[in-house]
Amino acid sequence: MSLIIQNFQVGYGRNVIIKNLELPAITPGTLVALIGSNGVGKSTLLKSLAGVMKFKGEATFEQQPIAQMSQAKRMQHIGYLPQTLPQPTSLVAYELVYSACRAAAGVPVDNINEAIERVFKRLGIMPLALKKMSEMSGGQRQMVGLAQVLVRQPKLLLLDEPTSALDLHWQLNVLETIKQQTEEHQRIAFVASHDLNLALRFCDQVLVLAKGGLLAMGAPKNVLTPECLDQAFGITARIEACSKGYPIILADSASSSANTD
Ligand SMILES: Nc1ncnc2c1ncn2[C@@H]1O[C@H](COP(=O)(O)OP(=O)(O)OP(=O)(O)O)[C@@H](O)[C@H]1O
Repeated sequence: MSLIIQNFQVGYGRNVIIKNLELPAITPGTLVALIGSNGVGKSTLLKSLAGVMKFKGEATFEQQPIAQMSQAKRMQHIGYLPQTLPQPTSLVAYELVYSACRAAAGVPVDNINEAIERVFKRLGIMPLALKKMSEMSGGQRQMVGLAQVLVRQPKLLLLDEPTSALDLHWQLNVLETIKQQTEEHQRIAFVASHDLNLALRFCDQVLVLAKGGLLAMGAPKNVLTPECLDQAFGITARIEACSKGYPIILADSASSSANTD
């Protein structure tokens, strides 16, 4: 059930974004925070693992190369939430999530209503079920997008900034849901985020990308050092433990070594 990434390379034409990425095997039940500065390739990595973008090297999930999976198999096993919010169409939330179930064929037709109700209740968005997407706020559409992914119960979750449009209540709600689903159902989840403290509080592993590829990967307390944060983001920062024991990053200032072009 592990995810194996070895000798992995991806880019756009001649512009190689991630070179020779070698990760330790990622085992079921692991929530990975994917962090790094703007443009380092977080979305590119998630798109490649979702099978929507070609890559070189090995990316194998449950002993099957992702690049060789049929679209049906990918839809069944891999849940990808892109960075862009669902479109504000005239469909209501229920219809959108229903069509996601039908497209993936992972949920038997007789169980679709039950599956949709379960995910809407878990995410706390029952009041949105019959609301048109065009009449929702950005945050509400983001929650429906997440419901579209979670309803299929994929074993590998690839979530690109799933809380970017959400207020604090919904941010916590989403991370708690992802954490619970990852642990209870032994899934693997990647969550790309710029909210380092939110990601760190819930993640088991943190994968830090820098220009060209991997900067570090491991348990948050091992990986997130002031040096690593300076290299990754060009910031002077402290990592302190809060009264509940979570690591908290306090960014004091922008340093001169930003990892940008
Ligand atoms: N469709 C594309 N064609 C060509 N280059 C692209 C394309 N999409 C992204 N890029 C480039 O690939 C690099 C990585 O982009 P990506 O969106 O993966 O970064 P990111 O880490 O997700 O950034 P952000 O935090 O800003 O969302 C950037 O330099 C970007 O300019």
